Amino acid sequence: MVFDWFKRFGKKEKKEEEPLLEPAPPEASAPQTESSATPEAQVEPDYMRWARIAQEKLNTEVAQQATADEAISDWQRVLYGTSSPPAPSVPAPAPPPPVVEPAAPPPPPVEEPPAATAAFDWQRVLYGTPAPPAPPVEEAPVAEAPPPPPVPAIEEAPPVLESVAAVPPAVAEAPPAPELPAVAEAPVEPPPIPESPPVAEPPVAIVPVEAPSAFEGPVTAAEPAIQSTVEVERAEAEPIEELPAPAAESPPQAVEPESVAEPPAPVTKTVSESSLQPPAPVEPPVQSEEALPPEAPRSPAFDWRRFLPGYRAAPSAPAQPDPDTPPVSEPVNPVPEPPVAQTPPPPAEPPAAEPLEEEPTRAPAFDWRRFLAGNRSTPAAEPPEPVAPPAPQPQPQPQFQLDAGFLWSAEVLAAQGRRPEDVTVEEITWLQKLRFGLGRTRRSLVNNLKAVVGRGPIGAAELEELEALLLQADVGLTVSDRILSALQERVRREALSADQVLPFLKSQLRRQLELEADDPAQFAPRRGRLNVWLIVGVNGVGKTTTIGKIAALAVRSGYKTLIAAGDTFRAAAVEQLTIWGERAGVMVVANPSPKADPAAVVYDAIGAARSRGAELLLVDTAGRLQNKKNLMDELAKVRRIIDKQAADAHVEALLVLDATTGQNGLQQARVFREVAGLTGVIITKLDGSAKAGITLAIVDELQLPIRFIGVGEKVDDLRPFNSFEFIEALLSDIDDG
Ligand SMILES: Nc1nc2c(ncn2[C@@H]2O[C@H](COP(=O)(O)OP(=O)(O)OP(=O)(O)O)[C@@H](O)[C@H]2O)c(=O)[nH]1
Repeated sequence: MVFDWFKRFGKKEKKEEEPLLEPAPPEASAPQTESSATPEAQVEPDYMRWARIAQEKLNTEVAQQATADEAISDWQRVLYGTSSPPAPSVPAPAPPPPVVEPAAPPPPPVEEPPAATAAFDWQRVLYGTPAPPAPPVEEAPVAEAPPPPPVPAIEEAPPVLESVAAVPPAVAEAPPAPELPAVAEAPVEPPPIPESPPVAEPPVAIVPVEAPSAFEGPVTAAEPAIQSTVEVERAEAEPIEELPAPAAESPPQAVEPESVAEPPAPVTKTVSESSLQPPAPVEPPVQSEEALPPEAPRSPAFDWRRFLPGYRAAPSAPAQPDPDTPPVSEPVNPVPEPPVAQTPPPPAEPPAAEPLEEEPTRAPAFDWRRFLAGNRSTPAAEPPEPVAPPAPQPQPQPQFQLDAGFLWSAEVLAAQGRRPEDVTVEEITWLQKLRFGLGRTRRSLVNNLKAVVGRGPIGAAELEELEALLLQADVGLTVSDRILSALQERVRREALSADQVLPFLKSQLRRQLELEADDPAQFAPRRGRLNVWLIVGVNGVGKTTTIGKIAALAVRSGYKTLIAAGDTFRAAAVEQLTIWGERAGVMVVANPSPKADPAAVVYDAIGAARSRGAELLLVDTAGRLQNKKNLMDELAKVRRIIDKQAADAHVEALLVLDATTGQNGLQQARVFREVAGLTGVIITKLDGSAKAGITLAIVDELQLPIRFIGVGEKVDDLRPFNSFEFIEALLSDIDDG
């Protein structure tokens, strides 16, 4: 759906002196809402109806977009009109309801996921997948099976990837705990993969990008890293944990050392089903009772290996030693007898002496909770709790609520004669942005204005105070005087109530922004022919950014657009512009050679625009101080090239002014007007200024219309200027907090 923002230039709202947003009579006020709390926010009876229709229309629009799998969050499509690749990870949302994508769905049965997925699922295991089919929770040793807190799995995914990349160093840093020799060595063996990069090979700058290969390659590439990570964690955890009481009595087990040293190969395949089980109901697999001597049941230690990627629990019935995972299947035994008192079976093979002594502290030591975000403590004994079912998914909220902000936006549109059926999501969204962006000026202006106006009849003292406030907002002396003279005249004719003064001031302010001679419709780029917009201004006011935003807006509005990178002075400008162009899907004509002649670039760009049938050519120029003659001469040359090469085009020269520079911008404007033949102004950074009143001074002093305003750095933070909306936003009495 294309929304033509430039059509807004076609509407010249000639408002009468009567304010459009007069407060409604008390009996007419609509159902009580937030906005009806104050007299001025009361709405006319049919206005609420208007707002409801608009809300319904917009929410339907949003829902339709969501169901079409083109959610509004798809910024590429919404902002640029381009289609982005289908998002595979977004589950098709249920029927109509909107936006919010459902929370994590119940994990499907896992079957041999690819490496990267395995890594992710491994995390999910720790964060709350359904209970494993294995042993009952009651039988689990209490101290080892705390319930995993409900941590969002997605947020934890990055750490996994990071840890993968950091495995080798982590291994190296693992404290060589004397009691864990085998553990410390084990991880060292597998890492051949990350180590392998040809460090000594030719200076290929991409060499360090070894890590990604672990993800894209076969499963075996990624898993060892994860495996190693776990090993490291284990090594860190072991000395910290304490064994259950019998640990000291337990005869040494040959099992654990082997398991620690077990080769990573089997582990690296995929995340097995068992490994995807949540850790909470930890339980040794019920399996090898027969194979194990009943008198030597191993302590029902938490079998942390189950969480290792690729680890598969041995089948329960026959205790066949799995050649791949010998140590795992042997030792386990969940005999229902008092878990703590049980002792592990005698080692099947003569274990190495050293690790055996440490064995007791190792088996239950792996604290999987360490993987949980923010969990630093390891409570000794927490009662096992069943894994909490996933929290009920929040009901999708409508995109637009009938809150004060929405009502204000709808009211502003309605007051301009818009029909609720025609209102668009973008317009409502922009009005919210605009009001929010002007917050700094508004906060310092509105309350004071209201305080003065609400005091009673407007006299000389009040007029003086009002003038001070307007000057403080950088409205300028001339404009202030003009506005207050009109107010004085009006008050002289008739007594204005406090509620009437503010609307009157609004109408006067709005008038100052509208030039008699200006016809906005003439500014809108013509379709089917070339329009050239030359963008000029001093350094850092936001020219390049503004061009990027306008390009996106133009594409969104259905114009074939091209950009000329005429700022050859600042090298990064071309790069910056290229990025904006890529985002908007707009070609950028640039000359990469340093100190290229900007006039030549513009010449080429005009040719390219013609050959491609572009309708709008945006020309960036280098920032320059207005007192640098050579640079200003260069700009004049660019303008001449445009006039000559695009004589049939509709040309606009737009000065970008930074609102935070206040009255200084006026001096800049005067010089640029002579050199570039200015036809309009774009004001940026209104969001960073408490003096948005400069907008009025600019129009008055330069007699140039404002064409766009910017209230932020993002692509959709710039829109065509609308005096009515601007003043309403500036003097809105809604508090944004
Ligand atoms: N807050 C805010 N920042 C803005 C706005 N417009 C632009 N900026 C920021 O202003 C800074 C300068 O923007 P540029 O586009 O590089 O300015 P420029 O005029 O091209 O700079 P030169 O090429 O040096 O002349 C960037 O950080 C922009 O993100 C705006 O409306 N609001």
